[in-house]
Amino acid sequence: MIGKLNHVAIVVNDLEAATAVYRDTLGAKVSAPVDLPDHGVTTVFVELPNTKIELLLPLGEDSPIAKFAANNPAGGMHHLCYEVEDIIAARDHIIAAGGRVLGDGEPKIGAHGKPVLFLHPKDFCGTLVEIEEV
Ligand SMILES: CC[C@H](C(=O)O)C(=O)SCCNC(=O)CCNC(=O)[C@H](O)C(C)(C)COP(=O)(O)OP(=O)(O)OC[C@H]1O[C@@H](n2cnc3c(N)ncnc32)[C@H](O)[C@@H]1OP(=O)(O)O
Ligand SMILES: [Co+2]
Repeated sequence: MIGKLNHVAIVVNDLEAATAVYRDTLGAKVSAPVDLPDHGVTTVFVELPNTKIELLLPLGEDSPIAKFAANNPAGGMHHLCYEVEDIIAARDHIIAAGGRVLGDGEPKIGAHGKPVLFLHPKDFCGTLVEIEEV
């Protein structure tokens, strides 16, 4: 059911500094920052030949990553995003298999303009998983 690894997300507390690390120290192509107020984040994408790195900064009072950022002053790996062909079928399969979907279970539009859902880290090897319909 899950396909390609779409991105690996890293939460940071200084987006400019993190962007400079990937652009200047690691020589990667980086995007401009994009605010996603509906998701409580500002994102920068690092384009790699086989996947992307999503740098995330908390945005707004109710950011879902605020606590994670506060607990990880130097930054930290936050989630993995896998691609799926049919997010509703994937969601229903995951729920039937006992996995918990976060929020109200309805897909939201993510950073790439595609529907996404998040799965509870405790059900997926301690890893926050995002699925994105491509
Ligand atoms: C969609 C736009 C963009 C895209 O790619 O398109 C994005 O990816 S936006 C990304 C930001 N949005 C989200 O992450 C939405 C889903 N996340 C959440 O709802 C929260 O982050 C949540 C519920 C996973 C954790 O929230 P919070 O840290 O405030 O809650 P708790 O402290 O109660 O955590 C509960 C429990 O989970 C552990 N935890 C928290 N975050 C992670 C994580 N990233 N990976 C693994 N485990 C995590 C936390 O330590 C707690 O465990 P416990 O043993 O109870 O201490
Ligand atoms: Co993501």
